[in-house]
Amino acid sequence: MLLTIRDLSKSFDTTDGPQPVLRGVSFDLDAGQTLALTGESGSGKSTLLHLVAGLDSASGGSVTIAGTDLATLGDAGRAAMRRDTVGLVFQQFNLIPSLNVRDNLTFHARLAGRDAGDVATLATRLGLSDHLDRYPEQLSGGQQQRVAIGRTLAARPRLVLADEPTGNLDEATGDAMMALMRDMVTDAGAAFLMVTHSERLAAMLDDRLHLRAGRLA
Ligand SMILES: Nc1ncnc2c1ncn2[C@@H]1O[C@H](COP(=O)(O)OP(=O)(O)OP(=O)(O)O)[C@@H](O)[C@H]1O
Repeated sequence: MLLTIRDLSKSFDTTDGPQPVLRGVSFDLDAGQTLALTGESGSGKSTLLHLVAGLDSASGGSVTIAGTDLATLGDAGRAAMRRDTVGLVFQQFNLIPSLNVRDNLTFHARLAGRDAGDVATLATRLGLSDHLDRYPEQLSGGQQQRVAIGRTLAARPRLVLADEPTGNLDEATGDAMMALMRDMVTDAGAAFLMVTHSERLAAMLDDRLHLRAGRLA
């Protein structure tokens, strides 16, 4: 199993005391599988994705990726997991402002010691082939989002985590980018976990889980 989540819980300390946000979530995701995570605003979706990415630590339970329990890793180990195994497409694009689109697309692959593959073909599929020499500040929000999707795919991670990855795109472009992500991830035998509010996008993936007030419904 590529990703195993067991009895995962998370509380945040607030002035009213600890507020539970995730309350015992368990599920598995295998290589080649695509899974949408839906739920109302505030149900804990982004919190769950952050725990899986090792960007925050759980209050209880476990996240195991490719056989490694994240709780056994320090900061450096979790960073290495994100560099080598897990790819993120989050709402903050985190593109590198000093690099053009071509170099942003290849940066993560190089960092992970992998060949970024055919960047020209990837750029065409992303609709960015005319923009390879531009810098992030010269792109629209939707174009930046496509670069963020592309640089994650170019690094070919075993697990792709995405939080509303097409939120800045119109419906047709969003659907095309979703199909691209799904197909590239599954062709590579990787797994895809995506948070979305969209029923339409959720329906494009194999399976679907729904969070309600921190529990799987
Ligand atoms: N750092 C934090 N400190 C305190 N509370 C937090 C923190 N991060 C998230 N929360 C709370 O946890 C709950 C779940 O937040 P989360 O962002 O996971 O929800 P979500 O399902 O992703 O929502 P949305 O669809 O609106 O993005 C919310 O009530 C939020 O206020």
